[in-house]
Amino acid sequence: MNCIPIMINGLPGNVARIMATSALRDERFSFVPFSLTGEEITQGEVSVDQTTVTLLKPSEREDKINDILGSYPGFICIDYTHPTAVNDNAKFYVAHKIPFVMGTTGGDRQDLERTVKNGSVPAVIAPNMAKQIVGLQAMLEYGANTFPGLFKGFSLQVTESHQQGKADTSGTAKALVACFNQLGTDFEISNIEKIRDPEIQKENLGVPEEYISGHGWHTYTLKAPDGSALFELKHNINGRQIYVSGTFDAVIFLKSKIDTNDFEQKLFTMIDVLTAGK
Ligand SMILES: NC(=O)C1=CN([C@@H]2O[C@H](COP(=O)(O)OP(=O)(O)OC[C@H]3O[C@@H](n4cnc5c(N)ncnc54)[C@H](OP(=O)(O)O)[C@@H]3O)[C@@H](O)[C@H]2O)C=CC1
Ligand SMILES: O=C(O)C1=N[C@H](C(=O)O)C[C@H](O)C1
Repeated sequence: MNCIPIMINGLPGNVARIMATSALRDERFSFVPFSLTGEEITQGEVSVDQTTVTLLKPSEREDKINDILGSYPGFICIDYTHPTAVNDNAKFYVAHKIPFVMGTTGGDRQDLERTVKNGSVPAVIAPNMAKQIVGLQAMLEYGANTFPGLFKGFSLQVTESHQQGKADTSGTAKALVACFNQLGTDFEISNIEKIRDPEIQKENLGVPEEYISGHGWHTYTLKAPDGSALFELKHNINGRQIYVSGTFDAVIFLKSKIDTNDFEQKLFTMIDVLTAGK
């Protein structure tokens, strides 16, 4: 099999670094040594293992991208950048006909979907690439579509704990709340309780010390109006390695769409990727 060239955007950020380290060790991919970064980043390069990666700020990328496309034809982008970058980055990919996997959360998600649908290249967009969480999401979506209103009258409480630097409310929590609301709860996204205080994370939740700087612990609690029933869904992820395998599956999924010239549908989720691979 020919290696798939991938460009991982968001270095020197945390998730992009794990993706880059894993990609460099994965024979299915060849690594494009450039990464879109933030305007404020002062360094011009970063090292990932032994590989030097040139960082491209938003103000520099337009001048460089055609040369990169010439040197690494057919590459696919993986985006783990910043919620404020989501929409501009997606427009950049579409304008340059670069298929992409958007793991970054936040931004204007409707605008993001519109950008892909109006473009000519496929993209996988998902707030969570951990396949087990995607499976859980698919089960909830099935429940919501099959038994709408099942939890009507129940109250919902949602807490999500992440590393202190996380800029936005969890995109995963927002996606799951949409399912719970279809199941009958009446819950506003603004009521998601964000926990970012390391002391509370350690003392109250029990997040292990070594994962305070990288974790995603979510709890969804449904209570019957008379207090007679309680349901709880919990997914606690330590570290970030779990997101790699799903992200790489999404790249392979896109590559198969490209190879078969199957561009009828352009916008895909991780549920589509999981379903295709089952
Ligand atoms: N879908 C999924 O499964 C998962 C999604 N995520 C999401 O991925 C995103 C990144 O998370 P994480 O790595 O922890 O965040 P970090 O803050 O560690 O990294 C983000 C990086 O992106 C850079 N950046 C800022 N603006 C731009 C831009 N315009 N173009 C390119 N890069 C830019 C940042 O630079 P600077 O520091 O200067 O701002 C930083 O280096 C978040 O939205 C997070 O929610 C995380 C885990 C799993
Ligand atoms: O920022 C993170 O770390 C994560 N972000 C995603 C989200 O917003 O849901 C996925 C996961 O929770 C980790």
